[in-house]
Amino acid sequence: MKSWVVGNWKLNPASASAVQALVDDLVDGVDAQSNALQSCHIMVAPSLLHLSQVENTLRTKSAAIDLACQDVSALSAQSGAYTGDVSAEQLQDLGVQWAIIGHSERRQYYNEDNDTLLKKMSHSAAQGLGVILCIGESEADFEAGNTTQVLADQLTVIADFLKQSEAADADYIANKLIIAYEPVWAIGTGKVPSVEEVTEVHKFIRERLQSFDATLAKTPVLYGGSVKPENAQDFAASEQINGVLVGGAALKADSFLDIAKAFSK
Ligand SMILES: O=C[C@H](O)COP(=O)(O)O
Repeated sequence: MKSWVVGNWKLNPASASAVQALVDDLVDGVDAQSNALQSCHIMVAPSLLHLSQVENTLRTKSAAIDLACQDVSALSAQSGAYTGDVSAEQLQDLGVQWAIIGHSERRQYYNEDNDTLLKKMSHSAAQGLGVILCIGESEADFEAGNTTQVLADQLTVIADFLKQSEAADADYIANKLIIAYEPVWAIGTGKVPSVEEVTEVHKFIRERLQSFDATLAKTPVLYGGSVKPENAQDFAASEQINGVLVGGAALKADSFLDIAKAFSK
């Protein structure tokens, strides 16, 4: 299975010129190091405002980088009177291939719950967008030993999605779902769990997924939270870690591609 290295740019960079510099450096780096990156899917998730600019560069300069959005409307899969929202259909029409949903920052700041995420997932699937579902426990839950209970609750979105037979065909289930485990206390902090801890959590996630549908045993499970070039190799060594979701280190092409190379060996 090829690894997945996904860059979540979050609310960065601030200017179109900085976005262009970053995506140009990424395209040039991927092209120059294509042999060293053959075993890795590389994906970037710019700010909504910059998706079109990045899509244009990726389409005209490099087919080797997939494009994701950081959010998608829960209110409609297509169009409607929803000021400020962006639909899965609009994103798919633009050339976006994946949608990150359930990121802890959106759960925290926008109160995204399982009902909301089920709608986002259903709308994405209806338009053929792959879904990267983010799950992860808070520091308080980690300290209290509640990690697996929290993750089990967050994963029920997948079970509910599968029950909606019209949205979950076998091909979609097998090829368009990714889970990203991101312990909230490791995001942006420089703190990381041990590879052994992440490996055990990923085993639990995979067992839960398989209990929903046997096909999901192969669903890629990524790790996210302070991944850097210095620690990427350690995470890449675990067979349970199928890639990473990278924030800060994705904002410089060389550090992001160093992480991708670590997952391409
Ligand atoms: O989506 C990315 C994760 O939130 C990790 O962010 P980070 O690499 O800055 O800790």
